[in-house]
Amino acid sequence: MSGLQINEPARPRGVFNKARKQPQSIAQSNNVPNPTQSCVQHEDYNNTLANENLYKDNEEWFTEVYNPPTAPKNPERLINADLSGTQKNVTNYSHTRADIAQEHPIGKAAHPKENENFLVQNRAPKKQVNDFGDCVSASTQMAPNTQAPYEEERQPRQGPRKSKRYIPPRKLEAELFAPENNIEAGPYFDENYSELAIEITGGDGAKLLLDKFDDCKFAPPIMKNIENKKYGKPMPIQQSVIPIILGKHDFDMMGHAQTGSGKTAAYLLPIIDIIYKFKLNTGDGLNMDSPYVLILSPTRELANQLHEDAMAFAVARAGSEQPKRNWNSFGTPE
Ligand SMILES: Nc1ncnc2c1ncn2[C@@H]1O[C@H](COP(=O)(O)OP(=O)(O)OP(=O)(O)O)[C@@H](O)[C@H]1O
Repeated sequence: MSGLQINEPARPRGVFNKARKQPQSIAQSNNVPNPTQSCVQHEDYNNTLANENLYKDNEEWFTEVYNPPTAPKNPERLINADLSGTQKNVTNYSHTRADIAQEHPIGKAAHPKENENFLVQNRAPKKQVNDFGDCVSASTQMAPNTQAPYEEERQPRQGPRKSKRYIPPRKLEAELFAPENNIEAGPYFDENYSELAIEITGGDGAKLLLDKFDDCKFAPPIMKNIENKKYGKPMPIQQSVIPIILGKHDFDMMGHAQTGSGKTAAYLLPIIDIIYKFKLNTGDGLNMDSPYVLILSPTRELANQLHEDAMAFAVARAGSEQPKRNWNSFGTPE
């Protein structure tokens, strides 16, 4: 047999590592003018599993294939060139034609350098487990001078994205403030947190502290939501941060307070208030494609919690009284 093609009649298409119950990678042939013909596609993983019983009688064959003669140079980049027929099965661990040729005489014979159309293509399912226990993801490799055929073969993705974007569900006011949510003031707020010392450094030197939420002049729906959240008086971090954000000063602000001491409301409330009034003042002239604010959080759980809080502060009952137009940035009607 001149070219090394997969022609083993008894062997099912697709290669299966019996010990690990994992399908293995690809097989190669050579002297093929078209790269699409030069690779033997791996069976779909599910099909391979479904055909598992076909492998039962081939234990010896599998043992040969998956006991490689030499340790791989790059075990994490595993590509199997499975050669059959008169030659024994060989597992090749290289990922370029040059590597394959150098590491295995059979590989060299199978992939002479003058074969311009050689293509190593790995179409294994998402994950492979090689004989060394590494997990490697499928990848596609090719010789450097095969750019054009490779590009031809690559097809743009059809259909929708596979990864799903998570969009938290919208909630109505009744859901956000439902009795079963047990909404109550943060624990120990009155006894401990409200007496904490506040330190403000930098900025313009102003040290305005709010005594009560009424002083914020938040829009009526926001005040209503604060009430629904059972917030009595602003916590120290809120007392100091809210005026700074509402003042829209020309400097950045960093707030720092103990966990559970009301930081979330300290920035969400003034931000939502500013957006609310901005929307009222600008009417239809909004760019609906752009976000008004970007809040980053280190975990999805915290992001969900922030989203929930933001919805609760921002929700306005349908038909609720619309605030008057032309509020200034600090909430004072002009
Ligand atoms: N002024 C307030 N009065 C009463 N309860 C409040 C007040 N501000 C916030 N809370 C409540 O206190 C609890 C803790 O607040 P929050 O989660 O905002 O604190 P945090 O400092 O952001 O916490 P973390 O550091 O864990 O993110 C929440 O249930 C919140 O609704």
